[in-house]
Amino acid sequence: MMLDIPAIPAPNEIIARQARQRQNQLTKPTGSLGRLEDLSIQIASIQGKIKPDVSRKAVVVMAGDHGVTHEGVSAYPADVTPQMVHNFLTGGAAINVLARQAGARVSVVDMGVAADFPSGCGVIDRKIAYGTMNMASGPAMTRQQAEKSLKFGMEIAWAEIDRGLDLIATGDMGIGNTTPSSAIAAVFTGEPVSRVTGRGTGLDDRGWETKVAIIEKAIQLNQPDKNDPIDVLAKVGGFEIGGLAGLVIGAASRGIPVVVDGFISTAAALLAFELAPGIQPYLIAAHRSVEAGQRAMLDKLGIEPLMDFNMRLGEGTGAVLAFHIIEAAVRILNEMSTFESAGVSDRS
Ligand SMILES: Cc1cc2ncn([C@H]3O[C@H](COP(=O)(O)O)[C@@H](O)[C@H]3O)c2cc1C
Ligand SMILES: O=C(O)c1cccnc1
Repeated sequence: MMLDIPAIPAPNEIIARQARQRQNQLTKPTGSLGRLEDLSIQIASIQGKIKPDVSRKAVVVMAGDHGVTHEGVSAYPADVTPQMVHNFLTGGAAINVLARQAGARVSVVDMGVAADFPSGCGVIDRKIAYGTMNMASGPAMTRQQAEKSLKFGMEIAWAEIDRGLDLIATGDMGIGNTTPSSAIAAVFTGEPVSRVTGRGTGLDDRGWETKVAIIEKAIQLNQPDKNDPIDVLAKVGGFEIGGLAGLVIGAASRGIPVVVDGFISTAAALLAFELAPGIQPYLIAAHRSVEAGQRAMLDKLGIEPLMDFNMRLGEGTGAVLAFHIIEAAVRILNEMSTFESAGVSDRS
């Protein structure tokens, strides 16, 4: 299989200028709404509309299991992955609560969970395998599986867009997935593993040391080639991470802004960027994760998170929370009066 990376259109610069002009005519001191103004301009230029619309929102939660959990890299057992998928489908997880509040639909994708789900349960079945292989003893997956995960991700994005969509958020579920995310961060940023590895779901000091050693071993053993992002995904990645990278590329290729959640989603966005740098203007970083390794990846992507909420859950929770801020930004641009229409004096 040869993976086709679609062309990514550039956002509309003329609309960006017009939206900035409009922001400057609204009844407030120039620039006083700060990043809310920048966000509205970003959305306007992506949508090519001076009055953008973000009413149709979705979060795609991609799930996968990880062979590396056998090395003791997570505080929780791998069984939690399928159990949480069930929880997503019955509406009881944090992401369901936040998505209901934000008026966003939740799509749950099995990219490679090590359990079967009953047919008709609502999960979107794109299972590549029953979890990845253990990256501490060989590649996490084959190159073909890596390409498949990216392709599935793009197709999921396009299917979501066909259902009607203005804004998409990335979500992940997979016990152990902060381990491949840290490996991806180390490979692409060149930072030492210890600098980009955190405690995930809550490892103690000894657990953290094990995790760092396992990631170092996996990189040493597999020698991922940072100039070949598919090689990096195959050797030290995960099925849901590849799926989310594909989702980012698929959304950007059809002009849909992508709200990037926390650590795992940022690793997926970086992978997408390495494959298709044109996706960068489509990214909105939702929040600064507690996982320290996210910072180096955000720097590489050139994006700054909207919130710093001390969150470290994943599932798309931070991204869906950021929907409220994005909607606020768009409403300001669309609904505020201008100095002229409201009869307010502009600066002299
Ligand atoms: C109950 C529960 C719900 C979760 N929802 C997201 N995660 C998050 O934690 C996991 C990553 O952390 P680590 O690499 O340390 O395993 C992923 O599943 C991520 O989505 C959860 C974790 C747990 C335990
Ligand atoms: O930031 C995240 O997405 C995250 C951090 C720790 C564990 N799970 C998810």
